[in-house]
Amino acid sequence: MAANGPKCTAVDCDDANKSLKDPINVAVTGAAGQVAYSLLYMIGRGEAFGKDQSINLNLFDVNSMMRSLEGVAMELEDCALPLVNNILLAPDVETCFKDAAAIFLIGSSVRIEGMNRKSLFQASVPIFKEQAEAINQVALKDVKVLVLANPCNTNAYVCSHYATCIPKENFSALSRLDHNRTKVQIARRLGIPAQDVQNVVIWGGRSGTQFPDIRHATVSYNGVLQSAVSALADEKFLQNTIVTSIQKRNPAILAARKLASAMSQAKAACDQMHDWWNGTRRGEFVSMSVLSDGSYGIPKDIFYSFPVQIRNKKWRIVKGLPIDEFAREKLDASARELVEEKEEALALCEEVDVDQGGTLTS
Ligand SMILES: NC(=O)c1ccc[n+]([C@@H]2O[C@H](COP(=O)([O-])OP(=O)(O)OC[C@H]3O[C@@H](n4cnc5c(N)ncnc54)[C@H](O)[C@@H]3O)[C@@H](O)[C@H]2O)c1
Repeated sequence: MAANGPKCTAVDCDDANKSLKDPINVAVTGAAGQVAYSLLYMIGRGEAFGKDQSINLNLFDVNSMMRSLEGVAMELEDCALPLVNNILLAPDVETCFKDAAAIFLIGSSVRIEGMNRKSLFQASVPIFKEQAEAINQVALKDVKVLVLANPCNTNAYVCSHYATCIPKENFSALSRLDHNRTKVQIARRLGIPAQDVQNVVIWGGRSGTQFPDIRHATVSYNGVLQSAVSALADEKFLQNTIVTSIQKRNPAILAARKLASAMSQAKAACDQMHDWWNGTRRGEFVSMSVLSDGSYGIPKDIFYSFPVQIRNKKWRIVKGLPIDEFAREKLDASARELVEEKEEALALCEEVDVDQGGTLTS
């Protein structure tokens, strides 16, 4: 049956006559994996780079996953996403990172049961060395690199160590999942939407020592903007419940789903890149693992999650938040762990450099 009146497709109606910006190259490794499966769709919907930013998706995974990656690309095509200009299945990381404006590093050796942290590093250092050297050679010099693959803080350190032509500020590791989880815990407790909770802080690394801190958070509650601490009025929740519930969230999801969290991780990656790309809202700060400049007494030169504000694609650590004794202990414990991890990774970098007959890149 022929319809009367002007033709209007869904795209015309939603984004009335918006003209698209020239495409940028966005690279994703581990692109046949679980997290990428959700993330690629979100990027294609404009949730990281904006609803008017056209995108070339450059996807990489190991050879044995190429067939599966073809399937992911077919599905992406079938989504008919207006922002996706091109999908490239890259045969190597150099092709994947060519002229990339943004890179999500998701793929790495996966921790197998019984594998200790040292063997995980032994597997991941050469991978991140190779990827960093490729980024160095072929990505745009102002590329933004977000590392998801665990241990993400130290993997980000290794990448920034080897990508000597790219400013270290252009690397970050993901701490937004725990940030989002903390917001949701507060929101559920108060019966308000998550967007009414702001300025929680995740301090440290992605491990048991990480500290979700709600002392600086604000909530819109009963029509009033107030501190989350006074709205919650529950010291036990503040000191213990929230910390342990965030720490137990991954095992809880794994036990229920028989698979690790993936959709929420992808959404968090999108949120972190979105704010890096577009800036944070006035008065708001978000958690992001970035290179420490010594703020809050945290040793310099480790990737550590801090509160940041972002303008013009540059983050700045929010200074001067009061740190009480309880928080101090937590901040320092996570810093000690990350310093130790970095030293282990650096020792492995030296071994890898010697094995490969190169010299240290310092
Ligand atoms: N901490 C968390 O909450 C959390 C949750 C989910 C995932 N993660 C981390 O995110 C990463 C990916 O998770 P996932 O669920 O998508 O895992 P996955 O196993 O589903 O996917 C990982 C993908 O990476 C690929 N890969 C392996 N080695 C690679 C290499 N050298 N280069 C490029 N790709 C490579 C694999 O082939 C696979 O397709 C893991 O490091 C995981 O630890 C963390």
